[in-house]
Amino acid sequence: MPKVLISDKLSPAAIQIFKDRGIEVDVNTSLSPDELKAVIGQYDGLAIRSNTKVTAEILAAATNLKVVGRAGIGVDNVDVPAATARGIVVMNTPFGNSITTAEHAIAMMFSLAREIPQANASTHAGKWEKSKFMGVELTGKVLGIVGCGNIGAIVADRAQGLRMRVIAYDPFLSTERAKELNVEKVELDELFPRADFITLHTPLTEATRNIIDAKAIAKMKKGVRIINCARGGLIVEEDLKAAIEAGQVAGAALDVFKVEPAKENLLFSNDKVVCTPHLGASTSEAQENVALQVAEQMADYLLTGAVTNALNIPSVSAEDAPKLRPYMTLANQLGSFAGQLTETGIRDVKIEYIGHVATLNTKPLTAIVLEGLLKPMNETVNMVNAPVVAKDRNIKVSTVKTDSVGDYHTLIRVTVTTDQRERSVAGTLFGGDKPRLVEIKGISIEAELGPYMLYVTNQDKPGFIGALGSLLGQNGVNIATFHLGRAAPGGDAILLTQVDQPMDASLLEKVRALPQVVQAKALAF
Ligand SMILES: NC(=O)c1ccc[n+]([C@@H]2O[C@H](COP(=O)([O-])OP(=O)(O)OC[C@H]3O[C@@H](n4cnc5c(N)ncnc54)[C@H](O)[C@@H]3O)[C@@H](O)[C@H]2O)c1
Ligand SMILES: O=C(O)[C@H](O)COP(=O)(O)O
Repeated sequence: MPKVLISDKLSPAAIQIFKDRGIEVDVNTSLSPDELKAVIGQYDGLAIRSNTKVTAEILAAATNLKVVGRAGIGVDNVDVPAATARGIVVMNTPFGNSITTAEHAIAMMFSLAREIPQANASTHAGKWEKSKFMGVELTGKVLGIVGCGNIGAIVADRAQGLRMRVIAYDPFLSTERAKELNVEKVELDELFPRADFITLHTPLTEATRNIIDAKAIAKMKKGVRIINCARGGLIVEEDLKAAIEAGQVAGAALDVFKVEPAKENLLFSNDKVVCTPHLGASTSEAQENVALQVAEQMADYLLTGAVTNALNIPSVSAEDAPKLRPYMTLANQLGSFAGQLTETGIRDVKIEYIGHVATLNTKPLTAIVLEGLLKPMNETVNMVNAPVVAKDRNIKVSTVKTDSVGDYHTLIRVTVTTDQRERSVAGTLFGGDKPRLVEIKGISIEAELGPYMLYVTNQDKPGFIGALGSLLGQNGVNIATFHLGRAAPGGDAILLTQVDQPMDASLLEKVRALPQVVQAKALAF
């Protein structure tokens, strides 16, 4: 039974889902990094929010971990490349808290415009400072959105409802999408001087880190108000403080900080700054959504292999998973067959998807071909890290999809080019779900792969089959299935036989010593 650790505060809905799906679940939201490192080895899954830092060091200790599930959006607290290298899937819930976060950004904008938090504190203190708090209207003002993805788009919609004019900077926003959202797509240098309010909604990446610094602020309209409900690292806090003190920025509303939890910050106690403790996603609706989603996604992956919203592996929907399952077995067998026969450096892998399989989502199949291919060289490879391992080894991977069918209505062919030769192997599904090898090095054959296989290439000459059968029999090895193929009578031939016991090295040597044998190899599947 898989075991999951929940290490951040999640709605209890998640615990129930794991239990209902037969997954053992522990909850511990107060682990220090060292404590997490000490226990993580026991778990197949780790469910988190933004508090748990899933570092390379933690992942190195996570010897059984298969999936990290982020109940939320930002995964900057997870070392995704390190997880990928270890074959661990990282998934998030990209939509579950977007409305809630967009609403928080709008609430922050109102707070800034009317100084509501400051007026609230003053009124509670019995001061009745009616003349101190003079706000600004939002109607007719220009809102500049930096990062117009899921949350930015919702903010744009709500702001238009408030009769604001919305401009957006997002290098990945298409002109069509901008039109659909009714926002004006602009460059950052145009957004800065035009916007009365600027709201940030990008992920924290190397391109967005410190996007709001002294230089950027200098280009802004005097009296601009800045809202950040994305990530603290987007703003250089020292520069913002200086700009507020100089009057260039009229106010800032911050839900996120460079260092969190932010118990101290240079912007605290400045009366032009409104702060919340990373509450963007904190509504009961959003927390229910993300907890349910992450638990379902993690359970699906751990129990069925279905992948949804993963950041480091192609998604396989629950609907597609059963259709792909027999092809996954076939793809893995083809990759593994080629990998076990490969003794020198691989330069190039070509995967052809022909007929029915070409109509499916083949990305996971490519990943699993590579897993099978690379496994003999690297025990820790799996379908998550296989593409990275291939890239690290300078292996060129290409895929070709062809709708038109030949002898088989569906076929996958894997061609591996090494420093010395090119070798291809192809397979199909019989009866829709039974993997069969149907071609090796261009020679037709029809073979089912079992746990122990003997693969022989030989010259097609009389006496070979009898000699091999006798040899295996004399050594107590029972033949389960026997498959032959040849290029032409008397030419190159291949034999693939399933045996009931593993072939030991000395018996393999005896097979190699038979007069017609060119190559003999024991394979395991
Ligand atoms: N405060 C919170 O509690 C809270 C809650 C949810 C999300 N977030 C943060 O909000 C961020 C945005 O969430 P989302 O769901 O809208 O993500 P998203 O991926 O849907 O949108 C992000 C947008 O940023 C754009 N972008 C990327 N690089 C950019 C750049 N250099 N300049 C401008 N735009 C760029 C992308 O093209 C994309 O459209 C998340 O990454 C997360 O860090 C915070
Ligand atoms: O990226 C997110 O989803 C938000 O930052 C929310 O984070 P939280 O789940 O830790 O509140």
